[in-house]
Amino acid sequence: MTPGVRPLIAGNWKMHGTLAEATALASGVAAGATEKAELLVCPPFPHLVPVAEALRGKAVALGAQDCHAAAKGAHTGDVAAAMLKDLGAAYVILGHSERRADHGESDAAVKAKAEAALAAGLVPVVCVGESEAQRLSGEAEAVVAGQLAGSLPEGFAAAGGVVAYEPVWAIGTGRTPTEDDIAAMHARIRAELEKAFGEAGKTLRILYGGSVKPSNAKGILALPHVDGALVGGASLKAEDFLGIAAAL
Ligand SMILES: O=C(COP(=O)(O)O)[C@@H](O)CO
Repeated sequence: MTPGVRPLIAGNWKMHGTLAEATALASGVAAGATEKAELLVCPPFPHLVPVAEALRGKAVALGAQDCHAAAKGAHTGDVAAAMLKDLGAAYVILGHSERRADHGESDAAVKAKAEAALAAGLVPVVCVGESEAQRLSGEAEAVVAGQLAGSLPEGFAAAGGVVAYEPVWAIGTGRTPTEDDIAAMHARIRAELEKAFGEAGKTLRILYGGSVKPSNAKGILALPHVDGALVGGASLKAEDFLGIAAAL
């Protein structure tokens, strides 16, 4: 944890759940909200408005899982950052490895989306992380440093932008890096943020993501420069998600 920084526990619901399940999950998370951490849920697009209504007046922030780089226009199937802001979202996840893989998103594309998010008043949560082959060949830190250099726009720090380190091979697999490896990568990310943004880079939140669950959260969240978690599977049950926040 970075001293003086309020941790963020974020749930990425990915492409899961019915509308009824989404609103029930949001209400369950809100019922257990804690002062210890900021809680954030990121439902699929169709569930954003009803979840925003379920969270009205509650201490849980709302985020989306993507936005388009353009402010508006002829982009069938896409969603503009300002539309997300308008419905009550505060954050948007960008550059998740699943989007990088499924939609061919490059660092430059992620940067353009982050610029659009900032222009609309959303806080970008920019995801970075190495593949298993890159980890095994000793390139992990260089890969992540390159992704940060290519993906983070000017203004990111001033807006309180968030970086999520998510090793691709740890997502949905039940495997995690060792705590030493997580700590080393987060220290490297902190150094890159300070290089890019100076003093402001010292307190930007860096989340860890990849198979976080209540049973491993305590050790991970206690590591230096781990300022919260981006949670996938375990965010789909309010009890598990809140159990991760309770590990702080
Ligand atoms: O992908 C993520 C991790 O998913 P897990 O199911 O927790 O491994 C991260 O973005 C949170 O969705």
